[in-house]
Amino acid sequence: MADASTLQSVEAGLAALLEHVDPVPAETLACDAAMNRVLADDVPAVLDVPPFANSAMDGYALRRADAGRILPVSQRITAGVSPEELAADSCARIFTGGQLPEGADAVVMQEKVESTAQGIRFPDSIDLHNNVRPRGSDVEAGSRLLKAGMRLDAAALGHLAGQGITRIAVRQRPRIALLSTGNEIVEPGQPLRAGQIYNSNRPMLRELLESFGADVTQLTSVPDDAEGTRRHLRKAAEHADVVITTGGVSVGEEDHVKAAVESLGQLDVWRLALKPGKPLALGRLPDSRGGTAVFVGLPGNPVSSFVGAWLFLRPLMGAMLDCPHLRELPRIRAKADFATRTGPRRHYMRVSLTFEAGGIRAQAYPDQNSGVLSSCVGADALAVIPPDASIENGDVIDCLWLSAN
Ligand SMILES: Nc1nc2c(c(=O)[nH]1)N[C@H]1C(S)=C(S)[C@@H](COP(=O)(O)OP(=O)(O)OC[C@H]3O[C@@H](n4cnc5c(N)ncnc54)[C@H](O)[C@@H]3O)O[C@H]1N2
Ligand code: MOO
Repeated sequence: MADASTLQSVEAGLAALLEHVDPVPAETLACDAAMNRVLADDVPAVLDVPPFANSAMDGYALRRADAGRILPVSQRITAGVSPEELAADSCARIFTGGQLPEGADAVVMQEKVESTAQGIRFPDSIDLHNNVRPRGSDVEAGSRLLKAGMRLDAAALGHLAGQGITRIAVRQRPRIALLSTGNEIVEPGQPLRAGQIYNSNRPMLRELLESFGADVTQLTSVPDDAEGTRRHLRKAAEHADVVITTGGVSVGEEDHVKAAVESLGQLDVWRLALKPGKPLALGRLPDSRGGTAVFVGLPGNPVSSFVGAWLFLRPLMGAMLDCPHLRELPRIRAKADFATRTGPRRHYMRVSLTFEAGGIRAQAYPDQNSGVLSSCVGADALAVIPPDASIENGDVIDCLWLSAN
């Protein structure tokens, strides 16, 4: 039996997984279809934003040197029109977004002026560029608008539109084959016979993977037999960048995944010093064209699959998409609202976080066994509890923040 000293660390397992991974190629998409996609290249700004100096308020544009005077209104500037140069000894009625006329260098909001029979009376003191949004104050043409490796969010799509950009180069989504092993596993919608359970890993992992930027293109059920396991793995590697299995990686005679990977390709890592998820397996599977698919064998227990997905599949997608944000989970410190002792493996406890005036507190679901998926529902973080540790209520613990984005 493997004792903890012979198990590899999570860090070593992850390093081995990422060692042979290259970023996937880019594709060009309509911006409308690019939400959450990862930018393949830096995007340079082609325009100044705003493209012309304009007013931040509804009010009056003037020469600041005319502060304290009463000035007649010589023109009316609505948003979208090109104004004339501001005539001497006059002001211009201007609306928010209206282009500042040549000659004007300040805008006073309408609430701060007085309308008289002779014209508009301005306050005595007006700051230079008061309420003026200078050309290029948001974005300067030629600067970097967005950085390669960022995941496009709503604001970034707005920023692209502000440049008139309609198409953008993003990373293709890594193609994933998700294989569920286990004779006992049936799909929701099918009748459940004695000894069977529904497949909870499949929808959970599919959603997690898609949220990490992947495209889950194959969903396959694999029976517990050696030849069937090999056949399905071989087929999955033909069409996928990553082949993921659940179950069948432990030590029982019905666990065929590890042997199948060893015979078809290469098993780089098996068994890690983490709880849950010890029998996790990592390797590579060849395809018939001389390429290789990455292999990740997650343990069947749903909690082990959940934790394995966050610790290994998310950084894997980060490497394939060349996206630093996905490569590392943010860490947050919290006070434990529980007490626990760990054995020889590092424990990743599922916790929910509350943000209080006194600090952040972490509550753990009372049953942290690897078959108890209730412990993952609504979990905000994985509390990282070192091996052979004793945690008391109120101790500060390190957490990987799952709901940070
Ligand atoms: N003698 C030993 N037995 C076990 C060891 C060990 O070291 N020695 N390790 C245990 C640990 S830790 C884990 S984790 C599990 C992992 O085993 P497998 O990856 O081979 O998973 P299975 O045996 O196929 O399944 C485990 C458990 O999970 C249920 N399961 C599987 N797939 C799904 C699914 N898609 N949806 C819902 N539930 C699923 C399955 O029915 C089992 O109950 O091995 C321990 N045993
Ligand atoms: O390491 Mo296995 O995932 O619980 O209990």
